[in-house]
Amino acid sequence: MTEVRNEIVLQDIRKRFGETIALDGCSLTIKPGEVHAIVGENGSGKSTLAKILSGVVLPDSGTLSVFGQVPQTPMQARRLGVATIFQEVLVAESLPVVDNIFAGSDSLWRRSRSRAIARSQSRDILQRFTGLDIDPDTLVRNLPLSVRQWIVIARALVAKPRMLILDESSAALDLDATARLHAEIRKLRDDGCCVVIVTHRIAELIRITDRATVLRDGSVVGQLIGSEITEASLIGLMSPKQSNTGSPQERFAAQRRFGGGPILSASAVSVAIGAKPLDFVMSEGEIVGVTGLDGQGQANFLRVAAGILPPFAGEVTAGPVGRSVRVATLNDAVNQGIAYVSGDRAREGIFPNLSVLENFSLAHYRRHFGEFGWIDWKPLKKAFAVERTKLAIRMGQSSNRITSLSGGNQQKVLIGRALARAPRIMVLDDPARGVDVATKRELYALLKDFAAAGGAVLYLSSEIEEFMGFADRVLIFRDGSLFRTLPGGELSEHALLAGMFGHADASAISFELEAAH
Ligand SMILES: Nc1ncnc2c1ncn2[C@@H]1O[C@H](COP(=O)(O)OP(=O)(O)OP(=O)(O)O)[C@@H](O)[C@H]1O
Repeated sequence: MTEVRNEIVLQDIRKRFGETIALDGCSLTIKPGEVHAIVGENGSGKSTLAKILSGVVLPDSGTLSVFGQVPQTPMQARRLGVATIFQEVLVAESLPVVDNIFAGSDSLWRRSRSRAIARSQSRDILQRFTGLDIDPDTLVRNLPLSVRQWIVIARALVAKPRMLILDESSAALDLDATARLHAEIRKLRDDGCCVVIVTHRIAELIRITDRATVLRDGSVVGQLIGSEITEASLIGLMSPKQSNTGSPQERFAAQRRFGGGPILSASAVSVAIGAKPLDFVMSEGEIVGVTGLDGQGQANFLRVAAGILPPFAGEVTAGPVGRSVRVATLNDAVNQGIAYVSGDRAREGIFPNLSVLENFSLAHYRRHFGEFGWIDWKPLKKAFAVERTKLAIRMGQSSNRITSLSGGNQQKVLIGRALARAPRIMVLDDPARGVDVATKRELYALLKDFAAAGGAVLYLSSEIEEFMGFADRVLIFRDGSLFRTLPGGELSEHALLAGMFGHADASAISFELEAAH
């Protein structure tokens, strides 16, 4: 009995949404003092499980015990000590930092704490997490995604939870920040907290997890402990059909050839005030990776390359030598066949009130106006069917709202939307955020094919493992400027890290990546 009061036990939990079975007889025990990962392909039921544990969604059947009680509402779950950091970065944009961090604290607690204390605590906690001195009265809408993510994490941690659930919570964080998050998680675990992590970042998960439960089609198909948790064993359980294909590095190790003419150029471009101007030429057939610690100018560089943001200085041109055209606006970019995909889907991607098909079709409407200005849905539906199969998008009716899809599947719709425009240049800002590992591999393969057919890819990621065997070279940004370019043959975790931290000579320094377990 005492054990049950310390643990979380789910037995034969079932949950349906209309025709979709999200959880299909799921049984699981979560113990105190452990970091427990829930892994599975997009749409396998992980977020639904997290929502049931948080009292946000009620199961259709089965039994649930959270420290010996059954939460029926988010408030009840919070009172039991459950804090959840959901996949979407949920902040009130028009409120200041301090209100966002202390939102949801119960009224008794709120009264016992003065605003001055709350402000000073907000400042301290964000300083610890981000290394930045952030005024607690700053409106959240003025802060970048990574800081918003820390605000959500801070909100969960100030509640001193007995169970902390992180659903893709590191997806917006860079490598350095993720290590800081892991340090916080280890502290909680050592204090006896139950920590549940849902993530598709496998390399990261292996470093922090004590136990991993694998879901497939809403049921538990296996559990791994300690050193059993490896990429191969996780993938083997998640999607057995993928298991013998090796790691992305092995699978894509084969050298590719490229050598077409220039397709996208930047000349004397500055992407931030005071940044060193950079020159850059990307050729047909090339895949160029872009990375850096958070906020070093790399995301702006992508936006400039995609015509979304004008550069502070210099210009971007697309097309072959002698016939290149300036890319100064989004319209120029579209006309030059540049497609942009953002991993920040809530801000830059999806329209939550529209259906899956409408979200997919947005970029294509112009081409499919019928004789009387009606939209001709037939070719759009056909194009969607092609991308849906290619990207294995898991969903119900295409007329359902996009928000009824799991996070990873929403992201796939955005990638499909860009691919269906048959672009010549793909500019992708962390496109695989929240996408499962099997689909990530498919995405790399698709982009390789796209490049082999003469396209060019500019690919930003903070998950440096993604570049190995995939990118032909990687641009590393620091302090708003291009710091270093690493050729494909020199790519290693060590060299990338060294560049990200501002060391030109990787051999001169050593890095301790977090030790596993
Ligand atoms: N509110 C909802 N309405 C309709 N269907 C839903 C709803 N919530 C979840 N689903 C469906 O239930 C299934 C499981 O979704 P869930 O979000 O739990 O998956 P997941 O494993 O977390 O996926 P991801 O890795 O992409 O985040 C999916 O097919 C999803 O479309």
